[in-house]
Amino acid sequence: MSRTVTVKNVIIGEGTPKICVPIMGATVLELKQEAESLRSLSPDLVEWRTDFFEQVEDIEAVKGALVEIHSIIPDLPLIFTFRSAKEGGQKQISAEYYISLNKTAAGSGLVDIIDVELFNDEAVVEEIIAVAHARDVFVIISNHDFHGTPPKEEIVVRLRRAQELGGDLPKIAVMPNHAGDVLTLLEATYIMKEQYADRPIITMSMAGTGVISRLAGEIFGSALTFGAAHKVSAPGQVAVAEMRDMLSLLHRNL
Ligand SMILES: O=C1C[C@@](O)(C(=O)O)C[C@@H](O)[C@@H]1O
Repeated sequence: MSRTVTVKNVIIGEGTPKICVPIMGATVLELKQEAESLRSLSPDLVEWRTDFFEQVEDIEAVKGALVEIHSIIPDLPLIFTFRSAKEGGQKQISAEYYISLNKTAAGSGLVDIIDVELFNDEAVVEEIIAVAHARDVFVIISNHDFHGTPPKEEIVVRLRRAQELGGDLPKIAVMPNHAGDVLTLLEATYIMKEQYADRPIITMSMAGTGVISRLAGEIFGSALTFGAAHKVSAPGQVAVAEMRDMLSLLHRNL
């Protein structure tokens, strides 16, 4: 595994954390408008949160929307994400459809990274990773806890499991119930950086209390951060321009 992941000239895992902006349109028209409007923000990457798309259960409509999005932002690396309801997303779909959705995205030639949730059957995760890697598509293996923050040992176990499964970018997002939980997330991130840094990881503590974790990735070891254009896809996301300023302030002083 490489310590960096390079997508369309964006080097994740080197220098300041890269800024990813989610698009969450319910229709193709909304998605096109969002894609148009984020071009002026110049994010490093864009994430399509397909669970917000009202036709997500129609594979042809998903393919059509991908073509439209790609035609507006062909130069920006695109992450394809279906976030399940159990991990804070909008919908729940069958395992079979989850596999075919992700395989279709990976095979489309229009996405650079797909997000696969760790807490699926291992066979499901492995099948999707194999298809993605065969098509030179990178894989985020993600986990979300919208209610609390597990102990640091458990956070490390989940990120290591994502590494073992062959994820290119292990990711975890947790909810703090107090500032100590933010320290737990940062400490787990730092343990990964010090002891298991064979590839970039992505971590965040959500909501207002956790904002610091979205900014301090370069110090503690998180390579990518999610910023908001107009709407947030998770609590605690900061506007892209402010985020960029903060990331460069921290970078300049390192
Ligand atoms: O997994 C993540 C991280 C996230 O939940 C956040 O907290 O910024 C936002 C989601 O859109 C993305 O898929």
